Amino acid sequence: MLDDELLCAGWKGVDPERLARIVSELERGFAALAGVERGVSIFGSARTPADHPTYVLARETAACLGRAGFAVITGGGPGIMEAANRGARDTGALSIGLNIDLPYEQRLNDYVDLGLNFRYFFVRKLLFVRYAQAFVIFPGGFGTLDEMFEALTLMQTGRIRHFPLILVGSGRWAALLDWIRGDLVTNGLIGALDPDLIQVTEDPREVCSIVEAACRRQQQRYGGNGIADEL
Ligand SMILES: C/C(=C\CNc1ncnc2c1ncn2[C@@H]1O[C@H](COP(=O)(O)O)[C@@H](O)[C@H]1O)CO
Repeated sequence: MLDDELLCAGWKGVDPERLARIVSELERGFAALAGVERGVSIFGSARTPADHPTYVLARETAACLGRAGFAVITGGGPGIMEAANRGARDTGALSIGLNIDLPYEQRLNDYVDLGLNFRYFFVRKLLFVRYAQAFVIFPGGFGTLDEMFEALTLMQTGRIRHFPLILVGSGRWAALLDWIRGDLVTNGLIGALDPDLIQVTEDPREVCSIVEAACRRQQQRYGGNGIADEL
């Protein structure tokens, strides 16, 4: 037996229930989202209140994507997630919430039409990528930054191709972008062209046209959404 077969057999032996839960979450997610052909995952702070200008901008952006025929996929929680689901609902687009079970009370926001709950962050994160053509990101904290850098890593390593990653709210991202260009590029920690994976705008219509152009490229080159088989 090879080392990895031994390791795998041993692991299944000690943790079969966890493995079954993970597989079951994946199956449920794939089954529920199988019909989503055009989607955009929108990330952003769980703490942005409904009267904040960024909430309004997220709602408008999701509405614009909804009118262009995209399903909107979020974490299904409050703040920017709610704004994006609300914008999708405004236009009759499919509004999807992939919620995470947290130790404190956590429910889907009122604007989700197709909602799923997950125990595992990584299963949910796979679905954010698998059923999307693009990522649109509003200012946020650790959760948002985690989702953004995971997407960038997949782009940088070629696991997803021609996926736009659009940061909305240029003023709020300036310091991070300066650090990426100034420190990471200057010290050779990322390639000189890697910052070009990120686009920035304030304009919901520009978000839409970037996403639509990228979808056309994905379709022409890969006949789908540009996700490599390895993902
Ligand atoms: C902290 C609060 C609610 C937490 N509820 C969440 N529900 C669903 N998804 C969440 C939640 N918190 C974080 N996420 C995911 O991370 C991103 C936002 O994280 P951030 O740290 O606020 O930037 C978001 O895109 C979700 O996918 C307040 O009541």
